[in-house]
Amino acid sequence: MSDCSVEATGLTKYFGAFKAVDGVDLAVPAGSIYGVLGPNGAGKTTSLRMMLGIIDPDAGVSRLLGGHTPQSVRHRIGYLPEERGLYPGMKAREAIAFMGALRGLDWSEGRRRAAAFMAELGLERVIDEKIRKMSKGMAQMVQLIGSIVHAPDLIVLDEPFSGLDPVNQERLEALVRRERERGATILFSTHVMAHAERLCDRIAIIARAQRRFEGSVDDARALLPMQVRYTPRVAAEASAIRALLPAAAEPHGDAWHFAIGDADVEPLLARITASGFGVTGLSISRPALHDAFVHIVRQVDAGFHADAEDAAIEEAAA
Ligand SMILES: Nc1ncnc2c1ncn2[C@@H]1O[C@H](COP(=O)(O)OP(=O)(O)OP(=O)(O)O)[C@@H](O)[C@H]1O
Repeated sequence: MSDCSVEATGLTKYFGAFKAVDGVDLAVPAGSIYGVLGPNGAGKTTSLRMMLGIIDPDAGVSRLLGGHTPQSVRHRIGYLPEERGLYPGMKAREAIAFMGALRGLDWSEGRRRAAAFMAELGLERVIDEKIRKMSKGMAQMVQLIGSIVHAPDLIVLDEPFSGLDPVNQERLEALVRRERERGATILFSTHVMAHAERLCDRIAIIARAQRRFEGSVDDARALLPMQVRYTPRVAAEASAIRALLPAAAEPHGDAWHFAIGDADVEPLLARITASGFGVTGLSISRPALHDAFVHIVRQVDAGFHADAEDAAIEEAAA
C-alpha cells in the first residue's frame, strides 16, 4: 500500500500535433490538501482528467488510493469538473441526492446529507429551488456538494473557487478543511494563489505543459529573497545610508526597499544598529506565493521564447 492518494507518472497528452501535457508527475500524499497551480492553458485540467481516467494519456500511468486504477475506485472519488452543469429542472436537494446515487449512496441518505451540507453552506433557503432558478454561483455550490455527498476518499476539484463571491469562497475553504479532517485527500486546481497559500500542504506548478515546481508553499516562497523596507530615524545623507545597504537598495520617500538573502539578515541588522541611524520602520518579509508563481512562470516563458528564437535562427541558417 502506498501513502499516496494519487501517484501519476509521465502523464502526456497530445491534441493533434500540440503537446498539451508533457511528462507530468504528481504524488499527492494521503490526507493532504494539494494544489495544482498554473496559468491559463498550462495543462491543469488535462492532467487532472488523465489522472482520473476520464481521458486516456498518450503516455504515463495514474494510480489512485494506494495503487488502484482510476476506474476501479470510481465510487471513492468526488470530482467537480471545470465545466459546470446540473439538470436545470431538478430541485437542489434532489440533484445532490442524484449525484450521490450515481456513486452508490442511498437516495434518502443523500437527501439527508444534502440538507445538512446546504445548511452548512448557507443555502437552506434554496434547498427546494430548481437549478434553473438559481444563480450561477449557487448552482456551482450545489454541484460541489453533489460531488462530495458520498463522502469520497479523494476529492478532486477543478477551479472550485472561480465564479464564487468572497463569502462563498470562505465557506468553500472551510468545507475543504473539514473534508480533510474527515480523512479525505483534496486536490484542486487554481490560478488564484491566495486560496492555495491558505489551504495547501503541497503544491505543483504546471506551466507550458510541464511540472515546473513541486513542494510546500514555504518551499515556493523561499525561491525568492526576502523583501526589506527600512526607514531610518535620523535624517542623513543618502550616500551614508546606502553604504549600509545592498547595492540594489532603492529610496521610496523616507524608506529604502531592497531584497536580501536569508543569511544576510542578521549582518544587516547589526550594521543598522551600529550605524546610529536608528529605525522608524523596518519590515522583513518573504514574498507571497503569488510572487513565486509569477517568477516561475516568467522564467518558463523566457526559456520558451529563447528556444523559439534559437529555432528560428537555426531554421534561417539552414
Ligand atoms: N479537447 C481539446 N482539443 C484541443 N486542444 C485542447 C483540448 N483540451 C485542451 N486543449 C488545449 O490544451 C492546453 C491545456 O488545456 P487545459 O484545459 O488542460 O489547461 P488549464 O491549465 O486547465 O487552463 P485553464 O486554467 O485556462 O482552465 C490548452 O492550450 C488547450 O487549448
